[in-house]
Order: sequence, then structure tokens, then C-alpha cells
Amino acid sequence: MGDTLGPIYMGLDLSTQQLKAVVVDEKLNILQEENVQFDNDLPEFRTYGGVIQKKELPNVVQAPCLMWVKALDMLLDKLRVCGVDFARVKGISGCGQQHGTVYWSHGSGENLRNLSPDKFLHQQLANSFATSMSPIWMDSSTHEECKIIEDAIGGAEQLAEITGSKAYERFSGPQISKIYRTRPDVYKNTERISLVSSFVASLLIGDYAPIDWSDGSGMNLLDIKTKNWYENILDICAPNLREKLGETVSSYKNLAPISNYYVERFGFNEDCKIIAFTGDNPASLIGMRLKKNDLACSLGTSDTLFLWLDKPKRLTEGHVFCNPIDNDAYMALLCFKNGSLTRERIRDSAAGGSWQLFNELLDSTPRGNFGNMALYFDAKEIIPSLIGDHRFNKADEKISRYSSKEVEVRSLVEGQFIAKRAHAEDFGFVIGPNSRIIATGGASTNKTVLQVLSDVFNSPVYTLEVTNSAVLGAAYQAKHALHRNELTFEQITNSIPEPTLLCTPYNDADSIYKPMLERYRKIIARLLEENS
Ligand SMILES: O=C(CO)[C@@H](O)[C@H](O)CF
Repeated sequence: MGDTLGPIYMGLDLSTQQLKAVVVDEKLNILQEENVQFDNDLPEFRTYGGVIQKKELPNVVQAPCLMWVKALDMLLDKLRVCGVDFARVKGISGCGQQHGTVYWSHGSGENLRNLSPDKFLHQQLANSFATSMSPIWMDSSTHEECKIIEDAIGGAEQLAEITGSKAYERFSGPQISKIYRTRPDVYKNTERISLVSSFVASLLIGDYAPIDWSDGSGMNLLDIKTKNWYENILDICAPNLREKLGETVSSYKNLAPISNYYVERFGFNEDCKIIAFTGDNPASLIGMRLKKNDLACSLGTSDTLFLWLDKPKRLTEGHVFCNPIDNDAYMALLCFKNGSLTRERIRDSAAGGSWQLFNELLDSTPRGNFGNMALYFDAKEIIPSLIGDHRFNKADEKISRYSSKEVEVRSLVEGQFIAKRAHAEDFGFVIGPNSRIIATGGASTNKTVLQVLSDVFNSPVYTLEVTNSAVLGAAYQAKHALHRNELTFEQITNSIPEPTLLCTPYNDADSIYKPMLERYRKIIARLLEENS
């Protein structure tokens, strides 16, 4: 697509497995995309799926924050090699995996403000972290901290009313509280705490960047109505926490010009503006330009469902976040930890690692899978809080294995989507004649899998031109933030193609899957009882 050589915008996404960049022109057409895959491109950090998890502590999941710094060094060099003219970049925004926290050590602010352009970032920031390992969203080791917070604030419902969620183990507040309680020296040596999103923004502005309202909603610390930290909860988690977090900003706040480090080292224009970074799921909402009757289904390392809310609502499970493009609106989100890595495990065990064979096996079994249904939780799932493989036959008797690979594959895919529909309906998503499911994320390129999604939800499934709506949303946010005074978000993004209809449900879908939804609810209740 012809480039008009006008201003360009950049989006960054620091996700679980990689750091991605996209460059778009004035009309938001994609000009370049690049990424750094942590496992393959930075093997010295010895991550698997971008994380470090030890067998003896399966609930503790972390990532080396210096790996993320080095990934930015590498990504900018890759973009320079593929010909991006950094001098044309008018604005950069970005996003990151939600809930993860970075602990900057004392003096790092000064270090950030004085970066030397003739050295790599990672060389200059190697000693800038009070702990080299950042807890991330896959961690589930803060059960005790969650209980302390909920008990102290008046219960799960009260916490959800204030912060948009009951206490969740992966959320930043419980994680910070765990650091304070179990590693007081680290907390004492911490000058600033960033989210993954504001951490990347800090690297780009050459100072500590504020946390935005949308990603900040995933911390159990922010009052989502006042958009301010909730002092009582800060005090419950750790002392002097407000000063370590800094103040919060709107998700489209123009933070500052890019640090001189990038002007000197990469040739960025000194007027290039850095816009607040946000969470990957809020950025996906931007990238998908979600409409009122849409349900977004992001099929990535985590699978998430999210939708636009005009006002907050109380949820027993799931989350309400501040909206990233409308300060008066909100978004609802459900997160399922066992997403692509679990699909890949069953692909490897049942289809020899081949997606083509996986799809053939899936296609060779009928909707409803002869009554078989299963749940596969490699890591402790968020909703429901269970771990392990749970296979059931048509009589709802638990069995250890299925007789055929075809049944195993379909039971994985149907089970993942039946769980999603059950919990989506529990949080108030109403499937109606105008419902659309907009699929994004790596698995949204697999039409065979999306057909099952369409059947289980009895709704049409649409996909976007590109699978990574988060990094695109970040690029859209960069332009939106700089032009919102003269143009609405819709006007700014109206040149982008509408989502494409990919799958529609079979006529018998609801008659097959509604009974399976009821079975799912009964099975979950039984499993939770057995595991309580
Ligand atoms: O925990 C999550 C959302 O609440 C995940 O979707 C992470 O953001 C994935 F990076």
C-alpha cells in the first residue's frame, strides 16, 4: 500500500512471549511490523513462553525485566534495518501484558534521565531493578495476600465495587503486597513500581511514566470511579505505596516527548510524542473498534473475552476496567489463563504438532462430540480456580483418557469455548440476534477452531485483517491522542476495513450446546467441591 511519506505512528506491545511493533501511516495502513521473540531471540534468559517457572514452585511465574529492556534495543535495531524512517514518527503508544510489575531501584529515575546514546539500554539499566524477576499475570502465588486485602476492605464484593474486581492472585496489588511481606529488602530498595505497560513508556520518555487508568484497573488498587488510588487498599498492601506508584493518567495522555537517547541513537524527531501505554486487552479493544453488541474473543497465550460498558457493573467473576478511549466509559473482561499453550499441548499430543492434522481431527467429529466434554488446565485456571485435565463421558462420568485423538481434540476446543460462553453469560453478555463475536489473537487465523466458537456461542464470528489487535490499537491510540481535539476516534479510524464475517453457526448449534452449558456448570460445581 503506497506510503504518502507523511507522519507515521508506532505501536508497541510487550506481551508474554514477544515484544511487537507496528508502524502505520496517516490513514493507519500498516507500513512495517517487527517483533522480538523472547525464547528464540534472547535465549540467554532461558525463558519458555517468555516466562520463568520452576517445577518446585508451579504457582510462581516471573519474567526477567532486563530481557524486556534488551528486547527494545533489538526491536528498534530491527525496525531501523527494515527501513523505518524514525524521523517521521509523530507519536508512539503501546501496551503490555497486564498486572505484571517492575521494581525500579533507588537512583534509576536519575539513570533513566541521563541515558547515554552510545550504549545499549540494557547495558545502562542492568542494575536498575530491585529484583531482576518481575511477577507476571500467570502467577497465582498470592492467595494469602488476596485474602488479607479482601478481609481488610470488607469482603470481595466491596473490593469489586471499588476497584472493578475482587482480589485476583495475578493482580498487581496482591503481588506488591507479597513482595513487601516476603522480600522487605526488595520493597525497601524500590524507588518506583511500574506496570509492564508504564515500564516501556518509562524507557521511551527517559523517566518514570505514570500508570494509566485502564491498565491501572487491573491492580485491585485503583478506584475505577474516581480514577484515583484507593488509599485504604494501598495501606493494606504496603507502606508508602502511593509515592512508589506515582499518580495515574488517562489512557490517552500525551506524556512527554521521546527521550533524547532515541533522538541521538536512532534519529527520532525530538517532537515525537510518547502517549500513555495501557494493558494489552484495553489496547485490543481500541484495535478492534468494538461496537456495543460485540463480544471480543482474544485467543492468545491467555484467552480473554471483553466488551464495551457505558457504565461500571458489579461482577462476581471477571473484571471491570476503565475504558482506554473514553474516560467516562468502561470495559468488562474475563481472562482464561490456559489458552494457546494448552491448545499447542493437545496439538502436539494428538496431532503430532501439526495444526493441519489438528483441524482434520476436529472436523472429523460431530458437534457435541458424542457427549464427551473435557477441561484442560495446564496452569491453575483463573475462572474456575482449578488445575489439571478433567475428561468426562456422555454420562458425566470422569474418565482418564479418550479412545480417540479426534475426541480429545474436539473436547479441548469445545470445552474451552463452552466455559467462555457460560462465564460470559454469567457476567451479563446477552447472546441475541445482533450479537457479533470479533476474534483476534494467534488462533483467530484458524477457521476450523473459529467455527466451533461460532457454534458454541450460536453467533457469527468476525475476524480482523490482522491478528494482533493490541499492537494495532496502540498505534491507533498514538494518532487518537494527538488528534482527538479536532477528530473523534471514529473519524480517525474510519478508513480501516470493517471486520470480515468468517463463520456462522449451524442451525442445530444451540440445541447441542445449551445442554452442554448446563452440564459444564454442574461439572464445575462438582470439581470445585471435590477440590475445596
Ligand atoms: O491477565 C490478563 C488479563 O486480565 C491477560 O490477558 C494478560 O493481560 C495477558 F498478557
